[in-house]
Amino acid sequence: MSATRKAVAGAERLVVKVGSSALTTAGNGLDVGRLNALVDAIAGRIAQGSQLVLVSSGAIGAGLAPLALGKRPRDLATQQAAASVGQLALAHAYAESFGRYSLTVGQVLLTSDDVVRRSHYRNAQRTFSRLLSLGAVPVVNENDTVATEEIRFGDNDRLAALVAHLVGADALVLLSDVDGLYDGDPRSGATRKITEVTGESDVDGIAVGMSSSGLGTGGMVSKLAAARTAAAAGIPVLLAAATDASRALTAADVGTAFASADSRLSARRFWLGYAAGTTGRLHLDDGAVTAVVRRRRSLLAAGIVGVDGDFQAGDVVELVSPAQRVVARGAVAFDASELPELIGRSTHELPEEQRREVVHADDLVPLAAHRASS
Ligand SMILES: Nc1ncnc2c1ncn2[C@@H]1O[C@H](COP(=O)(O)OP(=O)(O)O)[C@@H](O)[C@H]1O
Ligand SMILES: N[C@@H](CCC(=O)OP(=O)(O)O)C(=O)O
Repeated sequence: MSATRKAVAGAERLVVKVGSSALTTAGNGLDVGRLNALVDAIAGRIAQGSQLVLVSSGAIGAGLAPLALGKRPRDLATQQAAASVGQLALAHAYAESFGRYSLTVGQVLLTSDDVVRRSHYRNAQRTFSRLLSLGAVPVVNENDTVATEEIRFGDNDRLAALVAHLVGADALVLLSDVDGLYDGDPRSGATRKITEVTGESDVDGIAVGMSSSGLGTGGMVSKLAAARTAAAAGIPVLLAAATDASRALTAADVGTAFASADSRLSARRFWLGYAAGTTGRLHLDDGAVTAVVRRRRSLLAAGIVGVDGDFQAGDVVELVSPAQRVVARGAVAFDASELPELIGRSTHELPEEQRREVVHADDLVPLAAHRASS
């Protein structure tokens, strides 16, 4: 068995995330039978002595039937109305289900600010820590009813990875309607399951697509991104089918295991690279990409070919390659309005008060192959 699977099987503190597609069905909303089976597996692991945080999607799916909505709405206001009704049903179902094992649940609804802003982060951390020390099972979801289009996570995979870092988890288990990562979208015919991912070369070039059920949101794209985020935080990830929850949480011998990075990023670098919200983009030429990614140098004005966004000095921005890949993120040292005059110019050509790195190497985190989102 791989070291990653051993780490998942032996984790003392775990975050388990379950997706909408594994808990809800298109016509009938919340499937309490599936929810009970998941809770059976989680309660078994808790009985073995592990502490567990559950990140559960499904609020929107669970709210459809009570509101007589046929399928998942596209507009945010109706999604929020469905989530408002469905979250209550979901929380109630978990309270009842964990109650069968005399386990108490605590509902934690988070906005992106709570996990992304460093000042709010400590507060959420204290809540989780106290819930766990009191023996309760935190059940987490995004606070869908107040999240706006701009700030919402949308899918819960990224939220789960950030929560895993926040609670200091030893492993993250992502449970879905698919039994692992395939080398192509499983709907597109002959594809092979990848059982171990030890580095970028294992996932290079594979086709990852969106949700097939129409119930989930991020598809495999957001699961891969979440696995990369957890890896950077030093947390191994197991992706498995929710129907295999019991084996995923005991022997960890199912699904796809993602190894974590050998060296864990410091809290500040993790925040810069993976957690902080970004407010702009710097477009780099090839030479600058090599300098910042391979040689770990600071980004200078000379290597920037374009600027997007309205950011202030100190904000976190994405660094984008000519092939439109987000290759790094970092805290920028200039306001967006100052940069157009400076880009493409050598440092010695710049006015003295602006002769500095645009993103200093200490404030810059290279990323594994992320494609620009737009
Ligand atoms: N390469 C791939 N490997 C596995 N699943 C994939 C891949 N590409 C796309 N998918 C789709 O992603 C879906 C899971 O994502 P999603 O429906 O958002 O799940 P959840 O609701 O659990 O978050 C799978 O059912 C599958 O159709
Ligand atoms: N917060 C939303 C999650 C949306 C969603 O579909 O997430 P996921 O199934 O994890 O892709 C809900 O509870 O419906």
